[in-house]
Amino acid sequence: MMTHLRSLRNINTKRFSTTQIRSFANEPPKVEYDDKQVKVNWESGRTSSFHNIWLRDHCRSPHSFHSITKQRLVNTSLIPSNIKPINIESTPSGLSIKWNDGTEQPSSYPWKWLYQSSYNPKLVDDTQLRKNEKVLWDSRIANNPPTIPYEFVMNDDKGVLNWLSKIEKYGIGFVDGVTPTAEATEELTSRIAFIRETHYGKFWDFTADLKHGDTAYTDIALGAHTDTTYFTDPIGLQLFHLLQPATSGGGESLFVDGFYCAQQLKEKDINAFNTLVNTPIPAHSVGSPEAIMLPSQRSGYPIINLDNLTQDLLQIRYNNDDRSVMTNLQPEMIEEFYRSLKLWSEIITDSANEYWTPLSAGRVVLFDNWRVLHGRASFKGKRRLCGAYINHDDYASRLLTLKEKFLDENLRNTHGTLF
Ligand SMILES: C[N+](C)(C)CCCC[C@H](N)C(=O)O
Ligand SMILES: O=C(O)CCC(=O)C(=O)O
Repeated sequence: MMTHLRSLRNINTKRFSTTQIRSFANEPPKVEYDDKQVKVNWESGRTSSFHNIWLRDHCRSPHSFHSITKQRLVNTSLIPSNIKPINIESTPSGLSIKWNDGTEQPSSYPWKWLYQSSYNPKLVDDTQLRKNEKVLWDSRIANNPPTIPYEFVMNDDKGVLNWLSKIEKYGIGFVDGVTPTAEATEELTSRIAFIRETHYGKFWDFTADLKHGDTAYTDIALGAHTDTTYFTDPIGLQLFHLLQPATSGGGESLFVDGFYCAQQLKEKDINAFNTLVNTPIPAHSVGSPEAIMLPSQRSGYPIINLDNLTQDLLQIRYNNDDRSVMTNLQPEMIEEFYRSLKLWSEIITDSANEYWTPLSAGRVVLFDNWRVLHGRASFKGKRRLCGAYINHDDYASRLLTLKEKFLDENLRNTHGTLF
């Protein structure tokens, strides 16, 4: 079994146990209210306080919330600032409030929803909506790379769930036994989500012919990088199928776990880590006359990007070749930036962190371009690679919907009512 190095942290969120829901039906919580807020005294002895205006704004009744589209119908800006209950009732199914704002019907709040929505205090960690436990890896992943059979993915949505769960956990997943054609590869890609078309086209099938003004379309070596650092929203998943290995040798593929490398940098040199978290990097793709790709924030985005709320690793954006002229570094930061960049480069090019593998016809790789860096060795002769990009949100949505479909409520790690 592959050596599991370490999880970022055990981020299996505290799941809401359904047993607590049933007990509400038997003995609804006691509630109190005043001109400003409602207080719910849960059976566990904990209490939650909700501002009246927050409750009116989040009313779940049909007059204020569309039960199918999950969209708000109430016009928040018209809720009077002195909104307060005229009457409040703690019923077996939930909390019912009649407001002083002239709304005919009361507002209703199912107990499970109210508990999961508690913000004062927070009772459920809903920040991990799209995340499950992540397992960091290094070169030892070669002992047992996450792999799944082609037929399972093609013929069963559980196979797609299994594949995307590997992407969520490891950031990378292989499919073996794939029919070695571009058509079959494109069909496999569509099992995940629709393809993200870019200035390189939709489903790409390329050789070293400089068809596009990018060194990917040459035979030179490419160091570990993530793609599309020049996009405001870098592509999410990247799929490769090497239909024709280089006829005169070389062209092996490289993968590196950028999250593990970022963690190593943080442990090794917190100042360098913080520099790469706080320094925006400009990038461009301007090698073809038909495209001038620049990020909307021209100063660019940092190499290491963290979740604003949890400070968890969210996205690695690193491509040394595509980095533009840096005119926005404070002069006193220049040397610190290059020092930090060098440390980062030493870690991602440490052979202990590199997973080199010779892709081949029939073996498809899918990886999270927001986490896993990729590269390739130089090669000689003819080499043909096909593949595609998928938006990160479309991948995450496909995974969430498959979890909803197949996983027990307590295993989904989603908080489906928090829309
Ligand atoms: C994958 N495909 C060959 C279509 C495009 C490769 C783009 C490479 C570019 N330097 C970047 O890092 O985004
Ligand atoms: O040719 C390859 O194996 C990968 C090329 C590459 O790095 C890219 O397309 O971003």
